[in-house]
Parts: sequence; C-alpha cells; structure tokens
Amino acid sequence: MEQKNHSGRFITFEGIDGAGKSTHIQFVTDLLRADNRQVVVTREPGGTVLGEKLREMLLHDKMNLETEALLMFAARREHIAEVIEPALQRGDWVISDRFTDASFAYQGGGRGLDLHKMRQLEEWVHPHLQPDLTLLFDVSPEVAQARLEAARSPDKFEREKSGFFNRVRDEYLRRAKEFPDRFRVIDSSRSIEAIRETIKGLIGELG
Ligand SMILES: Nc1ncnc2c1ncn2[C@@H]1O[C@H](COP(=O)(O)OP(=O)(O)O)[C@@H](O)[C@H]1O
Ligand SMILES: Cc1cn([C@H]2C[C@H](O)[C@@H](COP(=O)(O)OP(=O)(O)O)O2)c(=O)[nH]c1=O
Repeated sequence: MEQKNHSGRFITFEGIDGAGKSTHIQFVTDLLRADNRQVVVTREPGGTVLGEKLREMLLHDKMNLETEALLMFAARREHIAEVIEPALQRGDWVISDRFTDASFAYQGGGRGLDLHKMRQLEEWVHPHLQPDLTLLFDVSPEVAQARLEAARSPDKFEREKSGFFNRVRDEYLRRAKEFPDRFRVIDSSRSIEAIRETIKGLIGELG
C-alpha cells in the first residue's frame, strides 16, 4: 500500500447501512490494541462536538441535496483538523466508521449529486489525505435490511428503499475498482467468524 508522510495508519470502514461495519470495528480495535498500537476510533458524520451536532441534523432533518453534501464535508473538515490529522501525526492508528467514500456512495450514487462537484469538495477539504486501507463491507440491500430490522429503528437514510441502496452499493464497488490499492471488498453475506478471519489477514498486510 502507498506510503504516507505519517507513521500512523488511517483505516476506514464502508458499506451500506446494516452491512456489519460497527460489528467489526470493535474486533479490529481489539486486534490492534493487543498488538500495542495506539488506536483512535471515530465516525462520520461526527467525531467532534460540532460534527456530532451536524450528524443529528443530517440523520434526521429533511434538506436540499447540496446542503446535505456540504454539511457532510463541513463535518469532515472539522473531523480531519481536530481528530484525524493530530492522531496520525502522533503515530496513532485511526479507525473511522465511514469517510469520503460514503459521500460519493450516498450523496453521489444514492441521491444523484454530480460526482464532479463531489471531487471538488474532496479536493478542497482533504487534497492530500486518503485512507491507507478501506474495508468495504459488501452485502445485498435485502440482507442488510433484514439484519437492521432485527436490530434497531431506522434513521433518515435507513428508511430509504432497496433501489437507493443498490445505487449506493454500486458506487462503492465502482470506487473499489477505481482505487484498488486501498480498497478491500469483504463479502459480508458470510458469518461474523468468517469475516473476522478475512479482516485479520488484511490488517496484517498493513504492517
Ligand atoms: N455477518 C453477519 N451475519 C449476521 N448478522 C450480522 C453480521 N454482521 C452484522 N450482523 C448484525 O447485523 C446488524 C447490523 O450490523 P452493524 O454492524 O450495526 O451494521 P452497520 O454498522 O454496517 O450499519 C447487527 O444487529 C449485527 O449484529
Ligand atoms: C459519512 C457519510 C454518511 N452518510 C450516511 C450513511 C448512513 O446512513 C448515515 C450514518 O452512518 P452510520 O454511522 O453508518 O449510521 P449508524 O450509526 O446508524 O450505523 O450517514 C452519508 O450519506 N454521507 C456521508 O458522507
């Protein structure tokens, strides 16, 4: 994987809602801490006091699509400045439940925002920062939906229909092909145990 000018590592977890990201973040954190790594676990939208306020609005209030994209990137700007960059400078490992790929997938693929506008926002907000590793938890919307229904009440995004999640999934998979060096696609229709084994191998590759 590409070398960066920091000694920490930046790992992002992506996938449609209900794909299993949260389930495996704890596992990866435990794995790294057992190996004496300093780990910062965070999430988007959110991760800072301001970002969590923006998250509340983003997950529950109806808004214009461009407003939604801009607020995602505003929360991200704060998150990078306050949490991600300082942690990487210290040499910590940063695990983020979602990052910019989610904006491409949800606001771009899912809702149809012009990807060119998204690239401009990315170039503005983090021209030089990219994850070292992105774990894409890939599963059909039907399986994800069934898991979610058993688990929790839905937010604004989770109430979307399977057509929306198919577009989100397709955009994630398109990006995985575009950036094969950092993306690893995980078949999340398998058991939690089988997925853990796959993840163990992938984290090991990071050194
Ligand atoms: N591989 C799996 N097999 C069966 N159930 C799973 C699997 N992975 C996650 N789950 C369950 O599915 C639900 C959604 O998982 P979660 O990790 O919260 O997804 P996400 O964070 O991607 O939205 C949870 O109840 C979790 O226990
Ligand atoms: C980071 C990000 C998240 N989202 C959406 C995806 C999710 O539906 C929602 C919150 O993500 P997530 O934290 O995965 O939700 P939960 O805690 O319920 O598992 O925000 C976007 O639409 N664009 C983005 O850029």
